[in-house]
Amino acid sequence: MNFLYTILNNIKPTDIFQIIFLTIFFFILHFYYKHFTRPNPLPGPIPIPLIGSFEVLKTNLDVDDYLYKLSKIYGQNGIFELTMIGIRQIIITRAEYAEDFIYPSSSNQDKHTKHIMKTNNEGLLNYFDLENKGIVFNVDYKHWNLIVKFKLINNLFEEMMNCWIKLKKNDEDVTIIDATIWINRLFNDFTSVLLTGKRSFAIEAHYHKFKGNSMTKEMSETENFAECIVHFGSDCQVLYIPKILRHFPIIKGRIEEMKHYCDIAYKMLEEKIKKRRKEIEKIINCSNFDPKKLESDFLTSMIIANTPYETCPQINVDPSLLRPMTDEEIRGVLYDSFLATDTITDALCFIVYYISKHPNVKKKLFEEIKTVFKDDLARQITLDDLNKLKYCEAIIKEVARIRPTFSMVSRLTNKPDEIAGYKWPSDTMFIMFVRGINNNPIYWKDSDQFIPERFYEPQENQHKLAFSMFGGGVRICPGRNLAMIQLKLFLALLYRKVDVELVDMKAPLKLKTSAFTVCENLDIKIIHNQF
Ligand code: HEM
Repeated sequence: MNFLYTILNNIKPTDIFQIIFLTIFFFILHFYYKHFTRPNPLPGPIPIPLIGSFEVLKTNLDVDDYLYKLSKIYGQNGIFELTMIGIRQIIITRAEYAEDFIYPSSSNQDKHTKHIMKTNNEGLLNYFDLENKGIVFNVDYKHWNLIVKFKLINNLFEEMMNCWIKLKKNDEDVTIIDATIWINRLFNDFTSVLLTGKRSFAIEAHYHKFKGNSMTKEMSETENFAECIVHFGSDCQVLYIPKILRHFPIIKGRIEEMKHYCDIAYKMLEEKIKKRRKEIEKIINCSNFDPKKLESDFLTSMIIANTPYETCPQINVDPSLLRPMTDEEIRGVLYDSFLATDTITDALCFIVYYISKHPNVKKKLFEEIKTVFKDDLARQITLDDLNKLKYCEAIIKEVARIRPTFSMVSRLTNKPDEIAGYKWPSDTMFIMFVRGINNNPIYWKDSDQFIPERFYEPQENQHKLAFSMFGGGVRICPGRNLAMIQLKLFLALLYRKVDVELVDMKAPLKLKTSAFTVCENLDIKIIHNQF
């Protein structure tokens, strides 16, 4: 202690700069020593200490475009590396290599837990209270498992089939709209019914805001909530910024703004959960309690799960997971599901854009719609109709191939493994770069051409990850069936009623990639009474 005291006493103010300089010097030296002695050096840009690459700090950076550019320079062999936000990431652009970490190996006895987590928690996940609450950002295997076992999508799918007829149709004559906002509000409303059994009235709220009408408190809250979700989706790479950078002026503002939006959205969801708990308690405490009186929506199912009132108890579940979910966990799942409205919106904007740019494709789509709905273009759409819309499905897949909304599917190795022919330690971050694989001429003829018909052809010899819209393995998107139905349903509803044109045919898509690629704005012209 005395020794330390003497040193500290002898330090002059001018020495402080030298100490700081030396600390930084040794930090940088250590960083590059580790970099140049890393296992399996791969091609890729030389990283900058702490952040990896200045590019990722740019607010207007499209990470997807950046990766696509890098994959052309460094990814010829299907694998390269990039240090992003301080973490070395191995970027995979070959389906065969992605398979090594996306799918569990059949011979591996730990096959269910192999590389199951998507990221570590070295960023700000706990600051945003996301590390073990919902599904998407969950970094805790047991929590993630508890929530996923909930058969999220099966329930949502069932409920959606009863609810989609409630979709509101726009009956104005000719309208110019920003598709990103209106589609988002439509699916916010829709998702709200699926999840809570009650509409959010997001379409109505936005309509009043758009017209400058006075809004009720509920409307303002709904619109505010939808905006919070959109903001989160468009800037969620903030979650992965290393903790140490949190107080840097350019970054701090972004983090605080994001936290503010999150807090508003969390508060609204928590209020809904508390209200529903009270409603359920009232029904249960009723002298002639009948379980059928409990709503069958997803929120109620989550609240009564693993309680004596659960109607479909889980089977084959680790007993330690058989406990009721907390409000925060339920809020996490609701939040994830509302976030998915952004993905649906972006995917639909890309689809509408590509259809508008390819009149021959639009013509074929109209023909298919006419064949399926014959002369009754106003009747309710059935699941059978959706199954017949094969060309519509091919368009959706071709757009997802050429311009995926989810380009980066990550996995963090939880033990040493051999991937792409290299031996890797645990805690290595792998990214399946979906756009690179989907557009790779090795797998797709005329890979840069928009040809929906290619999805008619049998793809028996095609690698299963040569096209991946929804990821793969155990963490594959649980909303994929619902998403496909929602996309087809929307396209059928839209194109059987109206024609759609881009306001500016020459303008490229306005994109921004955070964790997924967001369409920032898409002005379209709705032309009514086409048929
Ligand atoms: C066009 C629409 C959609 C696309 C393109 C999409 C795509 C994806 C992708 C690529 C992943 C990552 C999978 C992986 O890591 O292997 C994912 C995860 C996820 N998706 Fe979707 N998704 C869509 C719609 C939905 C919907 C409608 C829901 C639910 C309501 C949903 C809920 C989720 C959840 C909860 C996860 C996280 C799963 C986990 O981490 O375990 N998604 N999605």
